[in-house]
Amino acid sequence: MRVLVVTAVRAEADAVSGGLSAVADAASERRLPGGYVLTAHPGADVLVAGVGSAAAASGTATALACADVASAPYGLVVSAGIGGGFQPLAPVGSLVVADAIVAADLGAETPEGFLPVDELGFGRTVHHPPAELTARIAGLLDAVLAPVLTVSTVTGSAARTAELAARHPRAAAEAMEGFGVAEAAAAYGVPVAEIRAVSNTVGPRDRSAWRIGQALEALREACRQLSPVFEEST
Ligand SMILES: O=C(O)c1cccc(C(=O)CC[C@H]2O[C@@H](n3cnc4c(=O)[nH]cnc43)[C@H](O)[C@@H]2O)c1
Repeated sequence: MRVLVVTAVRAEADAVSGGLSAVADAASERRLPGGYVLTAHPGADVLVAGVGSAAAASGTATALACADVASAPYGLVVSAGIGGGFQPLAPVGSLVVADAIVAADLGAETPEGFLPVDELGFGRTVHHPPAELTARIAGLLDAVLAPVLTVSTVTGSAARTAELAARHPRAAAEAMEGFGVAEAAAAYGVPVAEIRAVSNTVGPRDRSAWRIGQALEALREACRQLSPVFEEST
């Protein structure tokens, strides 16, 4: 079955497509309902869904619904893009494969601290990708295998960094879409994975230190290495 790779923006989708096309260049682009752009490669389709968890969930669900209607369901959904790396676990330019996809700010603030929605008695805040697959992908890419946090606001202070690290001591990266992609995949009963190429460190905001080009190149190279794995599951 095919793989659906969900990105936030066109630059990420182009990096993913560039990696997949390095071994097979027969790509074709079409628009889904809602205007989402989907590019087909052998073994994998690449979607641009927008920035943030809500956009990611909406775009992913649209692609999964279209695939179901066409009786061509996906076997795996991958949230892929750039992200912030927690130091020293994930330096700029490195890759992180999620062993847990965590909604880090979905909950309630209380005088005693943050309470995730599952502790409030509803919803969930963690999705677990298939362990064997993620270990294999991380090994292949020489990536850090660790939780990736989904946040609504890019972390930009030492205090927020410390708070997130205290709540999620194993987290290696944060981004803004993984949990939304995972929620949509779960609704359709499809396994999910998340891969982040680190463009910046999580910490006090320093826009001049972002290395988006370097991260996109790492993402492209990761997808080149993964394309046989994606094609395997076709
Ligand atoms: O602060 C800025 O000036 C700025 C400049 C360019 C892009 C941004 C973003 O917020 C991009 C968000 C986009 O990229 C992912 N991303 C990358 N690094 C992080 C991060 O440290 N924390 C959260 N998300 C990050 C995210 O998944 C979005 O798709 C800001």
